[in-house]
Amino acid sequence: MGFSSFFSSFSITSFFAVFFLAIALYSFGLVIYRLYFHPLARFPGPKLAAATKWYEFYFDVLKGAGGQFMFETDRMHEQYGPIVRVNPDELHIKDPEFYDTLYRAGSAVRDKYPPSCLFAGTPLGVFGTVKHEPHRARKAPLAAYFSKRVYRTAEPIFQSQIEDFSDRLRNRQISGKVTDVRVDFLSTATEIVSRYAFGHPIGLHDSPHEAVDWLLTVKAIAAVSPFFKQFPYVAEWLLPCPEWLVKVLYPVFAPSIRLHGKMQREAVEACKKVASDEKVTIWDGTPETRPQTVFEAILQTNLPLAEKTPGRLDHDAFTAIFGGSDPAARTMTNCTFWLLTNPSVLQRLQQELDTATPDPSKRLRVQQVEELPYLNAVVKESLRLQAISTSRLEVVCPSEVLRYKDWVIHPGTAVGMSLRHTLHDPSIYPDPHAFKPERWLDAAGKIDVAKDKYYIPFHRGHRMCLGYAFATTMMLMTLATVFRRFDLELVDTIYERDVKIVRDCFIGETEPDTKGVKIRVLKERK
Ligand code: HEM
Repeated sequence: MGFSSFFSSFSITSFFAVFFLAIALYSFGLVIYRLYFHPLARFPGPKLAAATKWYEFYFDVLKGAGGQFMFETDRMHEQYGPIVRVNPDELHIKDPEFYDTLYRAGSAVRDKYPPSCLFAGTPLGVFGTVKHEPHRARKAPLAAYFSKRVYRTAEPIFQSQIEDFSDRLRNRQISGKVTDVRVDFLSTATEIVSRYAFGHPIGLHDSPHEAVDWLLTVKAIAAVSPFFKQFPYVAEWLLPCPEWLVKVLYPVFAPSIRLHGKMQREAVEACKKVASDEKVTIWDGTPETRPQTVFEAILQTNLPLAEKTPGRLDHDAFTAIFGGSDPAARTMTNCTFWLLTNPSVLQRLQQELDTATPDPSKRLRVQQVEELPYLNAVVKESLRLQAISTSRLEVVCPSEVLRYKDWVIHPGTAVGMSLRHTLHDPSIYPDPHAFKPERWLDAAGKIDVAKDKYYIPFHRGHRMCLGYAFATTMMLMTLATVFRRFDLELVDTIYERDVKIVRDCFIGETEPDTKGVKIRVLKERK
């Protein structure tokens, strides 16, 4: 039989039969490999999770409103112990004592596990960089730009935006209007980050409509995260598409495209401005010569030109505006809920604020709020209790062998840990789901720094949040001003619906039908 007659005798049905048989054989072989011959085969965990990633897909994308795999990993730990193989390629460890080993800083080399950072569609930015060395090079100028020494020079930005927020609360007291306080905290945090990092307002304070729209954008970006974690490269493919096409293909992703477009335009302008300067000075990291924008902070480095394209700058700007505003806004929103549902804590906080600032109309200084122990304890406790980053924060040690108890973890294995397992561990924080700021104080009523060993809401190691000090200052100043100046009341807010984290969207999210944390301003305090 000739070659062509062999193929002509092959019907289309037989072709598909062979094709599907090949796929079935390949899948069968892959499952056998993963269960019996894979380097992780001897680790405990459900066989189905070890056999296929569709197990995780089911929990994170199909079950309920999505983002449910975090609860399944909790169940796995209950059944199998502190180390579990949660999917074919990944281990998860629940043991606060191992945190500093896995996320060791200094000379330790840690890559990121690609799905845990590429889902955001920002592979050229600090957050999305997989490999250790380029990550360090990219992080250095941003870490300097967001360091306390440098942003202290921008104290008036913090003060003026908080003053705007305060004026809005004053107007609400007159009108009696009930509002979702997350919108206010989000627009305040976004305005502060935008004015500091981009050198201009973003316009949310002047337009209530835009502020609500921004909250919807933030929620939409979070909602698509579980899907993109399963298919991390799809975000990257979709980003260059025009917004109208994405609206047709995957409408929930359209707000991300719009935000990237905005950041790209900002980046192009910054590149033009820096290019038009006759002599570009390299920033020496001192506060006195602080670059006006985060773009300039990157452009005025010795990084190669390929690191200074608008496309690359957009990826860091996207993280700064999104990551810099929403987690802080959520923390302040939830803190408001906990304060208003714990009157004795609120009373102690207001006593401290009244003593420190007898005249409530005076603007607070950064140094002043940093020195108030109970206020600092309230913010720490809010960050601990909400443990907002629900991601498994997976890293890969490319060349180091890790040892956990009797287990040897070979180089190249993805290993993750979850912040909440430490922040809610009852042996470290007794009664871990109660709001108790006192737990951060020593016998003299000062912040007890010895208790920072397990304080990890901003993560640890090479990948620790670079905006942790900036965010803490922003929260201290905003909350101190609000609770010094106003008496607030909660309205129609239910913990289970409006505060409790029930979905892992990288950041923990509430029920999709949340009505927000709603408040009424009762009176101005004297
Ligand atoms: C309450 C507020 C905040 C919380 C709880 C928070 C938490 C975190 C956590 C847990 C990470 C680690 C993520 C990972 O490794 O996958 C992270 C990373 C990051 N955060 Fe924040 N963050 C906050 C505010 C901010 C602010 C204000 C900025 C900047 C304006 C910022 C910028 C970043 C960046 C750029 C990264 C990536 C760092 C890296 O990969 O090396 N964050 N943040």
